[in-house]
Amino acid sequence: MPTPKKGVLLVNLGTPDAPESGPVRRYLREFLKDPRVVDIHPVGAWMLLNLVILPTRPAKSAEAYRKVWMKEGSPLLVHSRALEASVRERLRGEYEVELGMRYGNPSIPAAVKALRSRGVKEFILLPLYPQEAASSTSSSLARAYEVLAEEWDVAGARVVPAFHDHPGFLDAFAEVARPVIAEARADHVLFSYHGLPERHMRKSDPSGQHCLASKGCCDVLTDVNRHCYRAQCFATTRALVQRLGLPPEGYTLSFQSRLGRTPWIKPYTDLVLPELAQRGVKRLAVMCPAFVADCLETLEEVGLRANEQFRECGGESLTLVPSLNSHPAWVDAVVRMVREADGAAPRTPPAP
Ligand SMILES: C=CC1=C(C)c2cc3[nH]c(cc4nc(cc5[nH]c(cc1n2)c(C)c5CCC(=O)O)C(CCC(=O)O)=C4C)c(C)c3C=C
Ligand SMILES: [Fe+2]
Ligand SMILES: [Fe+2]
Repeated sequence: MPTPKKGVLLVNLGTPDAPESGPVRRYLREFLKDPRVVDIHPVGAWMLLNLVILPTRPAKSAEAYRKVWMKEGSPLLVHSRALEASVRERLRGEYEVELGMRYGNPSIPAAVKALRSRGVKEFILLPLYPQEAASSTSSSLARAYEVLAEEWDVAGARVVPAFHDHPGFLDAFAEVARPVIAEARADHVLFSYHGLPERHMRKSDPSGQHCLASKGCCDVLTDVNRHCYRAQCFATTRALVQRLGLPPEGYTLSFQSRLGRTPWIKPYTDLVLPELAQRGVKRLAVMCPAFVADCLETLEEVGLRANEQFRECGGESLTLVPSLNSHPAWVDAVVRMVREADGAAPRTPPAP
């Protein structure tokens, strides 16, 4: 009997099929009905989605998507496909590789079906989120487990852990950023991460005593808060600052992409930008290390909207540092993380 094959499932968040209201509505409906994303009472969630968000947001978001759409499709999908192709090439003969999106296409069920049809019986799941959150990592893993468990021949699954401190991820981001920051002659670097509702942070701290309990609770990563999204963002920033040789006054961390009126984790990117301009920062470089592929949130929210806001406040320029996309150093890191999770390579120690 042939040995069962191993398969790598790369999972990212997902994106609409087209930058038009209909496809964006379908995507937002699937995304925002996920109880790990909108975690309020089901009746309230239904009303919020159907009476507040879906009547207006699809058209507005579609307009934003159109500004960054590529001729091959949505940037998130185009870059994720390019990563998939490069990783597949590198792992040929060792692992089968497929991309599955948590929402939209290519779906996780389609990716699992494709892998199973090629004889895969053991899965390595790689959620493409450096820092872990229930709304991204857990939601993607839960969907993958659910799909894997549908068949009667139960498949094995290993998970590549969150890689916020993985030297391969950090080295790759620093390698991408260095020439961009130099060329922009940036006098300050902003590390802007996707935000989360504060409520999610508190819920993901079972002790109830750590997350957001004190001002500096995310400043160090310890055994108590090692799964805290905000603390992991701080840790990624420290490691990148060290690699880029930035002085303490040469960088700031903030959180973007908030939705709704409840408090999200702070500081907010759109409030930090005017403060930086007021402090005399002229040429700002922005890195978004919560995203491994350029998408609406990097290209439109930062590359276009934050750019305009910063210049209106007196800044000279805002340069978005591209994401990792399918950069060769990132492909190397993904290959390494897969082999480490599978026990086929020694585990790389986390960044100091
Ligand atoms: C980095 C990981 C992400 C987390 C955590 C996350 C949480 C989260 N997001 C929303 C609401 C929206 N996010 C949207 C887009 C979007 N979000 C991520 C990543 C994370 N989200 C990505 C990669 C993207 C880009 C998708 C693309 O097509 O390019 C959107 C859709 C766009 C829009 O209408 O603004 C929404 C809505 C919430 C509420 C949340 C946690 C509670
Ligand atoms: Fe999001
Ligand atoms: Fe925390």
